[in-house]
Amino acid sequence: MLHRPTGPKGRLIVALDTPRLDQAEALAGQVAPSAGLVKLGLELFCAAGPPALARLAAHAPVFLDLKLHDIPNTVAGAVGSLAPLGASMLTLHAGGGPAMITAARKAAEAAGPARPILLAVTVLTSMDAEQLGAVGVAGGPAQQVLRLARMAMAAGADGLVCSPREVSLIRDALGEAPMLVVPGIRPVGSAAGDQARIATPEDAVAAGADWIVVGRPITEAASPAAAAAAITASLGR
Ligand SMILES: O=c1ccn([C@@H]2O[C@H](COP(=O)(O)O)[C@@H](O)[C@H]2O)c(=O)[nH]1
Repeated sequence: MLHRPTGPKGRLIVALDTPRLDQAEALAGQVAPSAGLVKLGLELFCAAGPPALARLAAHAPVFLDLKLHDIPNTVAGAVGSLAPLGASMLTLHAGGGPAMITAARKAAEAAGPARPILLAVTVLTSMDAEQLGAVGVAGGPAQQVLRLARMAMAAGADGLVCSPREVSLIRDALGEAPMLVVPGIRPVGSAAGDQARIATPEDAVAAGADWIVVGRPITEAASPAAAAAAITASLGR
């Protein structure tokens, strides 16, 4: 089981969002010297399936970001199927509720000590107050993130996915216990694209992020290797 970032590759997770496994492997090879993990998400997993995990794991530990969200029995079954694949981290939506998260934790523990860390996704970083309001959540992202963060940790999550805007709020409320994995990262000058709640790598880590997740600012750069190296260097290790 992977814990806090300690190695020379720092706190960077590179999101390999492509449907092509050959491209993802090439990118993984380029960024691996500067990345603690690579992220295998829905796009690639839907296209290439479980074999993608072993292929990427040859380059770096893998964060399997499938954001599971279903009834407890179904999520527990999915975690049971995924846990032996060897991912270091696995996501599920906090919005699935405490029973779903507890069932996922039990299923992960049944896989033994090498189980993946379970991260609960609070409010997607693409959502602003207006988007949240449209799904019936009033009060804005910060309030909802904190509500879900407390619930998810009490239900058995090992950590949380949140935007950089909520990191210090969660640290103030829950301390150092939750591993915080933070997408919505944009180096100065990068396009936000569909991300709504963003900050720079430096600001996210200064606020208390354990890991930052960066996709397009690296994968669409002229040199992904150089872009990843620059981010890791900017964080001081
Ligand atoms: O709230 C969330 C949860 C997950 N993600 C994932 O992170 C990366 C971000 O990619 P960028 O290209 O840097 O925007 C992507 O794979 C998402 O699925 C997130 O952005 N927000």
